[in-house]
Amino acid sequence: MNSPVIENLSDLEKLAVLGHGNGGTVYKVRHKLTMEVYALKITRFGEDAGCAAKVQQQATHEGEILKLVDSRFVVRCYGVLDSALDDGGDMYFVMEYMGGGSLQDVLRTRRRLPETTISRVARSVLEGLRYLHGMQIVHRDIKPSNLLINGRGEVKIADFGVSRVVADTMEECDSCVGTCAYMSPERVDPERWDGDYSDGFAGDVWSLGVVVLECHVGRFPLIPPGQKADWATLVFAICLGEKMAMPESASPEFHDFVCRCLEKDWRKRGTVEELLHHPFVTRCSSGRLVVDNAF
Ligand SMILES: Nc1ncnc2c1ncn2[C@@H]1O[C@H](COP(=O)(O)OP(=O)(O)OP(=O)(O)O)[C@@H](O)[C@H]1O
Repeated sequence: MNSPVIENLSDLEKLAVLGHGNGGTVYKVRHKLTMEVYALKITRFGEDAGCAAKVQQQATHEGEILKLVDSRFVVRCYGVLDSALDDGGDMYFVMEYMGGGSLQDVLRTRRRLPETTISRVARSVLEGLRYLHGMQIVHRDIKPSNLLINGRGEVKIADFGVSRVVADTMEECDSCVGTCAYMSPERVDPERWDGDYSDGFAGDVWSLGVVVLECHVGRFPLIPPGQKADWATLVFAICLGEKMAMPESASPEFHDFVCRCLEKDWRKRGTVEELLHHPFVTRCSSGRLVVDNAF
């Protein structure tokens, strides 16, 4: 689809609520003139002035990055409507509509996915990361709810709320941003794992490793079932835990792929380029993305 410019909220008609996130609500909308369907993400700035400023800064940052991105492995943004910013109001992102929902939705209903499907998910995410990293963008929040599926079963990376352009200066609380369950050891405990020297790209690979393993195991894989996923438990599991919930039925290729992603030392971890050539990824059929019975 060519990139239409959407400048007015009044051009859009709300059709349904697609979901809620930490920052706001996502609606299915239709452009009144073209009848094209989009997802409209509304980020609210909240009552608390300090918090609102932070969310506003994050949303503005998300908008700036989104406008630069044009890849078939990354959810497109067709407009950022920020006219309400002066009033400290909401911010609107007009996004490509991904009718298949998120990978999290798929895992909720199917629990486990076959390796062929996981392999295709991994490949799409790696292609998306190759594109983003090539633009010096670290995503920093790769997780199942940020991997969206369109009507053709294609998986794309979404949500740049906490990503950053590498050249940007890091904020003081930088290592706390994002979803800690999928965070790499060097982000969770930079002192122990030399995180201050990492450019962040390897952190996205770690997160992909957790997602891939979760798709096979059918639950968050770094802590035993039934254990509460509080901060301390997660930090221990991510930074020190030796045992991975590797399923017995996993193929040697899957096993090796996950181990390359979940290497605790970011300097030794697999790179996006290396993993795109990994047998677990190359064995999935070429050309098409994720199109099988799973989605
Ligand atoms: N472009 C889109 N097309 C279709 N559905 C979408 C789209 N973007 C988001 N959604 C749906 O809306 C839900 C909320 O998305 P949102 O990005 O606000 O939060 P999240 O990623 O789920 O959580 P968090 O705020 O913690 O990152 C998603 O889980 C997904 O189901």
